[in-house]
Amino acid sequence: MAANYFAEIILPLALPGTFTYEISPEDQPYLKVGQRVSVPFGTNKLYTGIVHSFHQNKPELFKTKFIDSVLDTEPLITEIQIQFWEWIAKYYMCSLGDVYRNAFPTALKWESETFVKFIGTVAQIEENLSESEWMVVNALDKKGILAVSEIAKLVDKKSTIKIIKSLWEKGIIQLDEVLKEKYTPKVELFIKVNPELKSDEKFFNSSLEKLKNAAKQRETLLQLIVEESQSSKPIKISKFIKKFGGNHAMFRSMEEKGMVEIYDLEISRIDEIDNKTIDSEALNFEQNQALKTIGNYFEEKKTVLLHGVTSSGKTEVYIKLIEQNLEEDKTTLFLLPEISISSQMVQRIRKYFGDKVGIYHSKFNQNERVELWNKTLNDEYKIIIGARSALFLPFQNLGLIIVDEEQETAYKQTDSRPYFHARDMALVLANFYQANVILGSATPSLETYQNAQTGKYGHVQLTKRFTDVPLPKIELIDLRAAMRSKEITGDISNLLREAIIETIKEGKQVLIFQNRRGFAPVVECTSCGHSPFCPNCDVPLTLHKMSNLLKCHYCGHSQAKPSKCSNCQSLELDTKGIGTEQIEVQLESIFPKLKIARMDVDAMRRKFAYEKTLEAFEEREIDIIVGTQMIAKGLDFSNVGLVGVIRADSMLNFPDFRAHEKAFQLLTQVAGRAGRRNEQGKVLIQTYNPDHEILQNVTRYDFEKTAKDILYERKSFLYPPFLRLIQITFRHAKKEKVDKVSEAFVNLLKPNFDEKHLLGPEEPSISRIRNLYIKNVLIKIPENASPQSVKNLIEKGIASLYTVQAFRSVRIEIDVDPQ
Ligand SMILES: Nc1ncnc2c1ncn2[C@@H]1O[C@H](COP(=O)(O)OP(=O)(O)OP(=O)(O)O)[C@@H](O)[C@H]1O
Ligand SMILES: [Zn+2]
Repeated sequence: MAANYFAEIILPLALPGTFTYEISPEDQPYLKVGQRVSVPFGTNKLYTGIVHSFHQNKPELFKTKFIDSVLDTEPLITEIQIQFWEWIAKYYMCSLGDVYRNAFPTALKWESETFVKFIGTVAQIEENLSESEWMVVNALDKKGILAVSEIAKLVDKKSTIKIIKSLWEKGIIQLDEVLKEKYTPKVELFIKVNPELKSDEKFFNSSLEKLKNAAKQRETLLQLIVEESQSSKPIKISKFIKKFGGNHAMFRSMEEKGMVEIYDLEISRIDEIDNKTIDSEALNFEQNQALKTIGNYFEEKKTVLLHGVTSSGKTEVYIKLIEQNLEEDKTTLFLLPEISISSQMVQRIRKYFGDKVGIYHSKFNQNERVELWNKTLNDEYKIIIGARSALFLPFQNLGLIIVDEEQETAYKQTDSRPYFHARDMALVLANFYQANVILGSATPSLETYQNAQTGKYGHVQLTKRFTDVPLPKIELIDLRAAMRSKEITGDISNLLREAIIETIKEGKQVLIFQNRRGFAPVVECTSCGHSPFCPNCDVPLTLHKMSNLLKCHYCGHSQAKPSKCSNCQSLELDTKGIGTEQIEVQLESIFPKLKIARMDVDAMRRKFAYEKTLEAFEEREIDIIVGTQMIAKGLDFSNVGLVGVIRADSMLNFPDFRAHEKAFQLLTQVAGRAGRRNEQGKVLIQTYNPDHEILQNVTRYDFEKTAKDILYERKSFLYPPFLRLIQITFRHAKKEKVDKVSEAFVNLLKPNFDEKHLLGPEEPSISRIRNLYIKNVLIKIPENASPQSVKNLIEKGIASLYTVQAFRSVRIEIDVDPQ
């Protein structure tokens, strides 16, 4: 008798391991690792799972169920991906299902809780639908939206997911999600002569004949033909009119006669259309040296830090590396911290590589994600640009990963498991493919810098700006002195104000940085000192003046601004601290004639506000942008003469061991937006602590000294990069419970650690968020201990806590390498 066959299946669950299912004899010949299957789970759930492996060991403790159906003929996941997922699950101490849930497009993994909706009308559907497909369509037509679990009641439960998949592939149903609209960049009208007119002499002659009495049109037609023969560029109507006269009505009339065609084109795509793509720039001497050194490093080490000052032309070096990788017919993954604020970078890459580039964008809907997934699987894109989630695409022949701005904290996922760091995982992924990695930054993270110092990574530097302009001159403005001598209006010192006036006079633009949004972070009663706090979180509410609301930036709670103190009824309410909104208001009153825009998450929430603001700034329709760190990152504008920082102090005093490192990085980044092309730019940083070490280092661009000082402290106080951290967070609505469970956890671990390596339980600076009290325990993995053994101890500890029934309601999250 032939043995039974079993498959281990990955399911989107927070439970450890894979799940065993039996394979029916009919399915056996077709089933492959990486294919999707639909399976029943528990009493009535359905899931889409991924085949992980096969075996013949009949489980002894439970009765296995059969796989309901096989959903694909070919795998959608590569074997490397499965190994990569396992690696992540183990390293970040989460389940394989957590990784699967996060890594795989939703529209490919239907499950009981998924909602689908009907698009179109029954009458439109001419497709050959099976009887059960018809039943689903009819039900959806009546209800609009149904959960997969509801559909399972209408049809044969076993084939539910198969039916849904088939309807989805036919474009009849869609995942019910908030539809994401795509940005349409500015379009311009273009004109071309009907190609037939040019090739068909008869048509040509008859056209001229027709225009006998329309001299201007006749002249224009001939002029157009000449223009087209002289340039391959599309002809912009507005430009043509400027040069040769005429008007739109005339062109329309010629179009009606079939002589010309009028069409529109996105401005940003014009370069692509013109000979498709353009050649990359020739590198300057320093860039060339860097490129060569990188090439040499790649022979022996797989990872290189490209450490270049702002505007040194790192991107152009990346582009050469992509070209080289392309010559070997290999794929490049280009990672960016936040794709939604990287339109400038994406356009630059597109300009060179055109349709070889695929973009994985958070603004894309689920159908588009699936399309990108499939095209990656079929090796149709040679360059993929994306944020951290792009790491999970099914690459075929990955040769190079570029991690731009590798120091960015946005690379760390913090909102859902796995809490992975994309820069670190890029190295792991590259290892599976034997691919090279470039970590690029003007101010590398100390982890990366240390690895470059010790020779683990190659280290290549670019020390000069591409055009050889000196780096911007950075000066500190002492706010204490300005206050004393009253040389300040609101939060804008006279020095900063004069510099703005000067810059605008020179026809340049200004960026003003304030790392806090809203109007004021604290509203305070002047008689009793009371401040309104969030009812759900342990934080004061931020005043947003435009909307006249008090908002919590942690849970989203908002309420009307009170007119009197809720504690003492006094009418005298004051505000403390400043946000971008307030700076915008102040600037508007100082400079009523200037055009001022704000760039922060609030202002950018409006549809396409980000793209519109960038375009307007580029077109010089805006004089000053006030913004949060959104304006610090990667923007490449040619005309910024001045960058002002309103207050550097809060960044330096943040309760986090990385505060100084981050402050240095952010200030250097934001300073780097000034004077990028021709003339040296200027940067003014206002502060109450002009003597602060870090600020002094910033003015001198002294990365080495900053790194050396901070690394010395990190070593003495046992922090990364000298050892790794694991943070365990306990959350519960009852404070006593959090206290008790976190205390019990520490007691369980105590025998294995000294007090230098086991810290807490401690209240974080915000000790309650969304009505849950929080306590943290921090473990520093001792240098001589194996990280895995420490992880095992943590897991054992949590498991034994959870044997106590009363403790199970406490939410415990593990964050490996917290940021
Ligand atoms: N070899 C080159 N030829 C022509 N232009 C170049 C070259 N290298 C750089 N540039 C131009 O110089 C400017 C700055 O370069 P780039 O944006 O690549 O610098 P970066 O090092 O990535 O800067 P940042 O770290 O501040 O983002 C860009 O406008 C770029 O087009
Ligand atoms: Zn809140």
